[in-house]
Amino acid sequence: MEVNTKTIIQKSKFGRICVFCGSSQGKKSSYQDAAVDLGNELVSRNIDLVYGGGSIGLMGFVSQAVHDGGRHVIGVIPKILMPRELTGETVGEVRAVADMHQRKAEMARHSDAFIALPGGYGTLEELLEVITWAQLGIHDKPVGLLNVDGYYNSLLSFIDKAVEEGFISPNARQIIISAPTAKELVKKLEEYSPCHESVASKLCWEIERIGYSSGD
Ligand SMILES: C/C(=C\CNc1ncnc2c1ncn2[C@@H]1O[C@H](COP(=O)(O)O)[C@@H](O)[C@H]1O)CO
Repeated sequence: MEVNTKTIIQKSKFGRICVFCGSSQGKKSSYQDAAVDLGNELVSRNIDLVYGGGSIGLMGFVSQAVHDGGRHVIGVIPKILMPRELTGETVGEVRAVADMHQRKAEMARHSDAFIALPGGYGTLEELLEVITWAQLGIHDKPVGLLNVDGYYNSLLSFIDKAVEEGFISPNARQIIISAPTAKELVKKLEEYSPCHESVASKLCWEIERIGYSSGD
């Protein structure tokens, strides 16, 4: 897990990117390599990391690479997952939250973009939620899929099928940006501008959220 110290630091419009990824490391070393590459790419662009906390699986590879590269790492962990035997040691800052729902909201609030590396149910759930939030207009932050060795080809085909069958609009299909390498993906995310029509403006959602929590 080495950061390339010769990397030229490039300017980015993102201060922090949230990475969703497997709590397992996958069977191929290319998944772990991709997690380290993504960490190094964030470092090379001066971008901090927000993630699910802990050191298990790909989460450990990406967070360690960003931390080793001298960027800030924020791990957002539900209290119930805090024991080290569940998530492993966390590098950087740990923010404890009440539950999984609050974790996703906190991860989203603190980030300027989202990237999913290969992962399982948890990763898919987090990815689909931020895509849905983008579709509804809750945020307008770019969402990227790091399609390592074609891992997400079948998900992308399924989404294309949903467009063909009339369940996802062609514009909303554009929310997901995918690329096979971290470098290409972050470049595409930098260039992204939303083209889907949202159900309600970000401002309306913000007002609704404030109204909701003040009534708690
Ligand atoms: C269920 C397992 C381990 C639980 N430990 C976790 N620790 C931290 N974060 C987790 C954990 N499990 C899920 N997450 C979140 O979901 C994503 C990973 O889930 P996946 O199912 O492995 O894809 C990750 O982004 C975290 O935010 C035993 O595997």
